[in-house]
Amino acid sequence: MSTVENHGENSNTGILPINLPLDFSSIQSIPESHAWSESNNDNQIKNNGSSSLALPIIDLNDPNVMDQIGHACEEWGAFQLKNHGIPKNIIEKLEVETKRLFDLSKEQKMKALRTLNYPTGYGTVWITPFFQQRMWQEGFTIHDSPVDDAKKIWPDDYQIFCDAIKKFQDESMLLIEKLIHLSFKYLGISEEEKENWIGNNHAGAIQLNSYPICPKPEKAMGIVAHTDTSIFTLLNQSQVSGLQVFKDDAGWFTVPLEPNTVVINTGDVLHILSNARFKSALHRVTVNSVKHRYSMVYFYRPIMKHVVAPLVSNNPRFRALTFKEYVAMKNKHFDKTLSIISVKED
Ligand SMILES: C=C1C[C@]23C[C@@]1(O)CC[C@H]2[C@@]12CCC[C@@](C)(C(=O)O1)[C@H]2[C@@H]3C(=O)O
Ligand SMILES: O=C(O)CCC(=O)C(=O)O
Ligand SMILES: [Fe+2]
Repeated sequence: MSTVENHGENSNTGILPINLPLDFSSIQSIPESHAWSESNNDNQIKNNGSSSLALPIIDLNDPNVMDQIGHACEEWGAFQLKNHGIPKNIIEKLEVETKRLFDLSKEQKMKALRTLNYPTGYGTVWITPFFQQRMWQEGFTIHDSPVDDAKKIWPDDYQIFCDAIKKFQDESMLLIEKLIHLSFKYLGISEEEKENWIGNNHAGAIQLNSYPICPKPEKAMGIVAHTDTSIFTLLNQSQVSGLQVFKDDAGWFTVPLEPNTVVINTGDVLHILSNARFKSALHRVTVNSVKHRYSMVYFYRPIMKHVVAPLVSNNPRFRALTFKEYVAMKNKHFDKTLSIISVKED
């Protein structure tokens, strides 16, 4: 029997609502709605062979850490970071809670189903409507506090989950503020300006991702290629690899599992602030047929009213706009947004 079947769900007509993930617990084969064509899901990866190119691994305690971060952001828009200072037990507790959440029944998770208007809770990733095919993924999104959504799922037992989230949120925020400090210094941005982008002028969001075992991984997509709407994003890919980063002129690179490291990537906002000197990393997620994969992601973003514009050149490549306007444009134009706000050269 073919492992690609049509289960009567048509992602265009929306039999499976756009915000609702597939019930992966009852799936033995890939429905047509989740099968991607080879061209969308090219598995050509570059670091399986002899190539010496690899995503940088940076030690936060290295005396040259500022230059290393600057170069990595220019070349890749991403790096792996060791000696990052987030205690191991905080990451482990978050992994346990993430698994506890996604292991619940579909009915239980749907109690916190995110709606189309309000982006927190259980559901598909918000870029889902841009594609005909669905992704092999379920997510849980947290803006500010997880308490309201966690109470819907575990009315009497939400605190352990919320504590795990809060600790990861606080540690990630502090770490990213160090990275902002280093990267702004590298770019020659003043201390005063830096203060505009941290502390009360920032907002944090968390995305927990689950990528169940897939019967035909070469036909499926965990999360399709995208850039993040953040200043920096911090990611723990737990115990199973699957994240890939695109490098110009070289192709897709799988980010290997490195013990005790977190993955950091530059988002669209820092790409704009740096006047395109730093890349906004294009990345995607593949799935596999052996292990269920989970990831935990923290997005460091400006508050909505903050004005985003290049800080480093008198020849700006992007027009100024509020972060709220940027998010609204990305909701409409997705990967075209950066080019729409770019200033045309005469
Ligand atoms: C803070 C956010 C970034 C994000 C949109 C969100 O409001 C919450 C989820 C994030 C995520 C995770 C998966 C990929 C992504 C593009 C998506 O669809 O939802 C990102 C969003 C983003 O960075 O734009
Ligand atoms: O699961 C991963 O490794 C990446 C997830 C991701 O890119 C995201 O949540 O924005
Ligand atoms: Fe991402």
